[in-house]
Parts: sequence; C-alpha cells; structure tokens
Amino acid sequence: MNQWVKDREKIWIGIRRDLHQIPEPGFEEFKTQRYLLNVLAGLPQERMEIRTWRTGILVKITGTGAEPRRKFGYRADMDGLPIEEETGYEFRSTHKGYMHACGHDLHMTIGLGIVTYFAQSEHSISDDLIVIFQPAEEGPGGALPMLESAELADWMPDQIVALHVAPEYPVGTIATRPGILFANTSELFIDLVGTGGHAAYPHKANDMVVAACQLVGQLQTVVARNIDPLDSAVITVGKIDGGTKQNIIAERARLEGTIRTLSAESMTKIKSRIENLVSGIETGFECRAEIDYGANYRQVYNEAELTREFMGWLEQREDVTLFECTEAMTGEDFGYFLAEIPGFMFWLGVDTPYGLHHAKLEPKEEAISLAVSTVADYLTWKSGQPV
Ligand SMILES: CC(=O)N[C@@H](CCC[C@H](N)C(=O)O)C(=O)O
Repeated sequence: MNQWVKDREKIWIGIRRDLHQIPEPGFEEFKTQRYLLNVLAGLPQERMEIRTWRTGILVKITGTGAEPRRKFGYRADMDGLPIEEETGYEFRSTHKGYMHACGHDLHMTIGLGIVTYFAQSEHSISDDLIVIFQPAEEGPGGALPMLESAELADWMPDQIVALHVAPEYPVGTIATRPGILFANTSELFIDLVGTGGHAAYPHKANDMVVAACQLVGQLQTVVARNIDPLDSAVITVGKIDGGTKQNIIAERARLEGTIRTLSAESMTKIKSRIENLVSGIETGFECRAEIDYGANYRQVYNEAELTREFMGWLEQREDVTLFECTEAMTGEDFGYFLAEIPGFMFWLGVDTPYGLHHAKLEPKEEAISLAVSTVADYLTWKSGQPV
C-alpha cells in the first residue's frame, strides 16, 4: 500500500466519522458540503480550483504536464438515507431518522483522500484531475443535472472512475467486470383513491387497503411470469401507506417501490404490465389510480477496454485481491456519467454482516486507505500512459 496514504489512516477515519454523523437527504447536503469545503480549504491551494454546484462540489487539480492534458475524474456521492441508525457507533448519526447506510460517507472520504494526495507538490500528476462530489444519488438523482451543468461543462473528464462499498467482500477485495455492473432502475409510486367509511359498513365504502394488498400480490407475478428467466429483473415494494385509523376504511393507499432490469426492453415490458394490472385494479375496485415512475437511472456499464486494463493493473498489487463479479441489481446514477464518459465503477470490500441500506451497516474503515492508495496509484500510473 502507498505509505503516504497509510501513514494518514487516522485522518481519513476521522473524516469518515465526522461525515457519518451528518447524513442528509438528496439536494439537502448543506452541512456535508460545508464540511467538505472546510477540509478542502485546509489543503495546499497552488494547483487546486473549487466550484460548487447546488449542494455538490467540483475540485480540479491542475496537472503538471504540458498542454493539452487529459482530465481524469473520480466521482463520490454525498446523500444519506431515511433510516434510523442501529449501529453501536459512538459517532452515530446526529440527524434523527437519517443514516449513511450506503457508504457515501466512505466514498466522500476517499474522494477527499485523493484530492489531499494530489494537492501535495511531491505527488504531481501530469494530467488534470477532477474530483466530483455529487448530491442526491439515492434520489432524485444528481448525476444527470450535474452532467448538464455549466460548472462541469469545461471540466468534463475524459475518463472517470467511481467505487461503491461492498459489505460482502473482505477488506482488500476489489470486484468489478467489463460491461454491465449495475441494473437499469425506475422508481415506482402508485396512488389509489377509493371511498372511505366506517369499518363496520364495508358495503358503503371502497377499501384501498384491500386494493393495495391485491396489487402488491399481483405485482409479484410480473417478473415471475412475464420476464425471460435468463434476463434478470426485480420489482420491490418497499413502502405501503394507507388509511388513518384501525376502525376507518381507507380512502387512500400509496405503494412506493422500485423496478430493476438488466435490459432496457424488460424495463419497458414491466412498466406496460404494471399499467395493465393497475388498470385492472381500477376496474375491479372501482377506484382511481395514478402511477408515477419518479427517477429512472441508466445501467452502470463499464467500458470494456479500460476495465480490463484496470483489472490487469490490479493483478500486480499485493494489497488487493481482484474478483471478477457478476452484475448486481443495485442502481446508481453514475450510469449517466458512464453513458457520456469512458470509465468504470468497482466494488470495494468493507466486510460487514449487514447489507447496504441496513440500519446496522458498519463498513470496516481500513478499506478507506486501501481505496485512496489504489485509486491514487492507478491515476498516477494511468497519467503516465500514452493517450
Ligand atoms: C447502490 C444503491 O443502493 N443505489 C440505490 C439507487 C436508488 C435508485 C432509485 N432511488 C430507486 O430506488 O430506484 C439502489 O437502491 O440501488
């Protein structure tokens, strides 16, 4: 491992713990942005330029090579999740009902570590480096509007990399693959409106709790019966909201979920099946229904040549175990970056029994140094390679 990075392990861990305490919703990462700007202000400024975009931050480290230079990008997401934390941490979330349960506190710390490393005059890199702190990955999606922003337009990287913590792998493991890494996603919100009434008079009402339950059951048939078993897809209803009191028949119910597919065709097919089923519920229950697909994310598609090159480069590192993984049905709006810019994403092992989006997620912090060291060394090496 890069000794300079390793020697500063306590600093990275301290930053991660600070960030862990202030998780915020998408586009409301105000304290997070202030914290990051404050750390950035304490670094050598000679080769650094900083821009903000909404609650996000763009940092440019100017390369020391002659022009024209390439721009290498690293992207970290910034938002937390609406989860009440159940870790045993002393540095647990101070924001009630919010938690960094998807590792974005680590992703940002690694981004700061990379900036810190290359801001030092002794760690010059000949190409420019653009480190992107992007808001709202969990929703409604910050990547697409950021890509369309004036702030990024003249700093658009020529190549980009991002990582995501992976609870299931030991620290020291990096997993990735050329091609699709993460699925296409679409959020799913269905509102049902019927007629409320007294619990004792069901014949005078039109119960949306019963309609919602029927619909959840029917949605389970879509992937099972309409999608080619060799083409993976998922529909998860993560939240149901309906009614007001145990003895009042519910006038309204709302389902909130997400759709995941490996192919764009399956996404279209699933949406069409959902629309038919919802229309059946409207007829069958004599109610009104509205579907909203919320935020849709493109698949994360790793550019094959760069990914293979990175995997080959990793193989000579003694501190990393490379694993060529299969696709995952997770989503990531980093897919929008990869649709515009060649690059890749990889999983970083953080070895914890609880999965992503779990209230007890406790990633191993040693993974931070390993990631800063790996990405910094890779970018240094890559910048020395001919175009
Ligand atoms: C890595 C990860 O967990 N990403 C999220 C992305 C959420 C996308 C969107 N809000 C949705 O729910 O469809 C995921 O849940 O996979």
